[in-house]
Amino acid sequence: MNEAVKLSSPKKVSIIGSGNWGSAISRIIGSNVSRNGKFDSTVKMYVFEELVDGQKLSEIINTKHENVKYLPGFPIPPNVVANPDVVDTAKDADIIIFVLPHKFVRVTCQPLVGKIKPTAIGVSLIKGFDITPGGGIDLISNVINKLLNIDVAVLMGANLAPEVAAEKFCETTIGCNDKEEGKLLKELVQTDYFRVVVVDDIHTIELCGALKNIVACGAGFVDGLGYGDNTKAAVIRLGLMEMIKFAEVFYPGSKLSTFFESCGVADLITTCYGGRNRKVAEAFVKTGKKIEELEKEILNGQRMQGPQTAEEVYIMLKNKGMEDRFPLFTAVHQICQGQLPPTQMVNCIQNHPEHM
Ligand SMILES: NC(=O)c1ccc[n+]([C@@H]2O[C@H](COP(=O)([O-])OP(=O)(O)OC[C@H]3O[C@@H](n4cnc5c(N)ncnc54)[C@H](O)[C@@H]3O)[C@@H](O)[C@H]2O)c1
Ligand SMILES: O=P(O)(O)OC[C@H](O)CO
Repeated sequence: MNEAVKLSSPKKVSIIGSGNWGSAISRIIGSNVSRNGKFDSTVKMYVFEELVDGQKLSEIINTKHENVKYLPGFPIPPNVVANPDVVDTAKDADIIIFVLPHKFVRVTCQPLVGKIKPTAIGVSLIKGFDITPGGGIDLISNVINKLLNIDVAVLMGANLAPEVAAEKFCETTIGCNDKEEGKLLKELVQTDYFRVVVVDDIHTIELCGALKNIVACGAGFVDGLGYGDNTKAAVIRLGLMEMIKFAEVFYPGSKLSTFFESCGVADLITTCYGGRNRKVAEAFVKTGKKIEELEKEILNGQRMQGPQTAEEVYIMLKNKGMEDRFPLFTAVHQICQGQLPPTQMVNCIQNHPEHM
């Protein structure tokens, strides 16, 4: 077992990231640590500093106890303390929760190299991939593990942040290889409205979390084209088949059963109906504007992960000459880039290899 779990002093928890999901999970963690003696009652939360109406966001969070930009309307417990210094936030932590848009992982983690407890446990809530120098992809938990030399668990599920913040019932999946650490992490985040299942298939959980964002863009495209729920269900099913095939081909040993946890089919469905990726992709078709422009107009600083993830997957598939085996992932990338018209989404699903 990791030394951090063996020690009996209360575990210090830090959160790296304070966007829509970071702020929502801080409500749960802040509330749980104040009622559980296994955890230190103060939670430090790293805030990428910016001015909101002329005031520093970290100061607003520490005085109003609300992230007025990324999760307005929901109080953040006062024992969650915003900090714009990432090293100061993480240096004493026993459990470090990483929750950032995936493009900011390296730049945010780099200053932490050699500055955190070697016994710390990381938990990644981040959905996406990293591009390797050879044109392959790596999982974000591996990137954090290699950079910071700590064990990294994951937490992914059907967890639209605004619904979690509103305490509407949902489930989530924690991936952790150590049973005791898994139990501790479950105690840290489980509530009566946020129910946790712990499994030991970290990589599959993470694959599900990343790949479903590509499928959600496809769902948004067919919504934007005016197709119905049956069409979207086909996109979801064919997307799921590609997700499973992707795990089989590139991550042998992945368990099919993991796709039936909250991180799998459930997250795919909720994102394809209620997520930001779907919403922006629908607007992309209806307005003809660029994705980046719409992301700024619609999401007010929040980020969608689907187009970037589609590009990461496409680069890897192209390098391996395997685009044809994943036509839905490939079409989503090409549509996002303006290389194919959105109407091609329908041709893609009509001619999908699943029907041949
Ligand atoms: N929002 C959700 O419903 C949800 C649910 C589950 C998982 N996730 C995943 O959690 C991760 C984080 O998503 P989120 O919704 O918390 O973020 P978000 O989409 O709200 O992104 C905004 C965050 O990015 C930060 N940021 C902007 N520029 C930065 C920079 N240069 N360096 C560092 N940070 C910068 C902002 O300060 C803000 O905290 C993503 O991988 C996402 O897929 C999100
Ligand atoms: O709003 P999206 O599309 O980024 O999806 C959010 C979450 O990943 C849902 O679990």
